[in-house]
Amino acid sequence: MSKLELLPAVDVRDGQAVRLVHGESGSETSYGDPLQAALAWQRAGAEWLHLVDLDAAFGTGDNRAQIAEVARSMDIKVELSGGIRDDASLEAALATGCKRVNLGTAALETPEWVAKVIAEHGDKIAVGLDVRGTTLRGRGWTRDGGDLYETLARLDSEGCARYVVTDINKDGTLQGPNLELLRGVCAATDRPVVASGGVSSLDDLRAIATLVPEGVEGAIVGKALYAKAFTLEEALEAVSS
Ligand SMILES: O=C(O)c1ccccc1N[C@@H]1O[C@H](COP(=O)(O)O)[C@@H](O)[C@H]1O
Repeated sequence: MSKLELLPAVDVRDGQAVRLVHGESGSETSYGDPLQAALAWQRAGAEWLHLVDLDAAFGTGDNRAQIAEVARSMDIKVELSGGIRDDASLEAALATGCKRVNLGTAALETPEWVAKVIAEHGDKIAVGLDVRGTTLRGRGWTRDGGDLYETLARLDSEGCARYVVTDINKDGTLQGPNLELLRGVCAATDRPVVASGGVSSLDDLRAIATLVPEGVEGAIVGKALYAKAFTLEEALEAVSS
């Protein structure tokens, strides 16, 4: 059985590494310089960095130059999210040398474009399925964007390689992951799933790791690391077997 991949998160708002609660604008706790945060996760042994431009996701500007600098400074694999919604933003994201990008709003609002870029870029494209219940949310998680399972079926049929599944109700809350949601998505697709939202403890990571045989490939860890609930070294050790 392969091990669960861990993706420590660096979410950037107004030039700072932050964590939000339920993805709500204004709920930020700041954790300083994004590059230093990313380098710290790399030094601690991360194989992946989950890097998000929150301003681009919310439509309150962007941190594109800074995000590109962080991505280019990493020796590890980087996935980029936030505001990647057209050819220009996709080209800029891929030009950073990132391993893949996550599309959110675009998958809900411009499905033809998303089908086109999936066909062009294959597994460099993942789709972020950000859900409340089973309703997808876009535009900084402020607007409903359709049914999770209908959208998943469409994206599967278009060849989407991977999904990043976030339970918005859990995100940034340290209340534990939504294992039922992850099981449901894994049952509905044969594509790998990256879990996001709610991780609070090493036991949460071990619980997500039990879903590897069902299709969960990785877990994004944010607040728990910044709040020092455990270290990244401990987390990597917890999911190493
Ligand atoms: O990660 C967050 O906390 C977050 C909060 C609010 C909105 C988006 C968030 N992150 C990720 O950004 C992309 C969506 O961006 P877009 O819709 O494509 O512009 C998605 O991966 C979210 O998980």
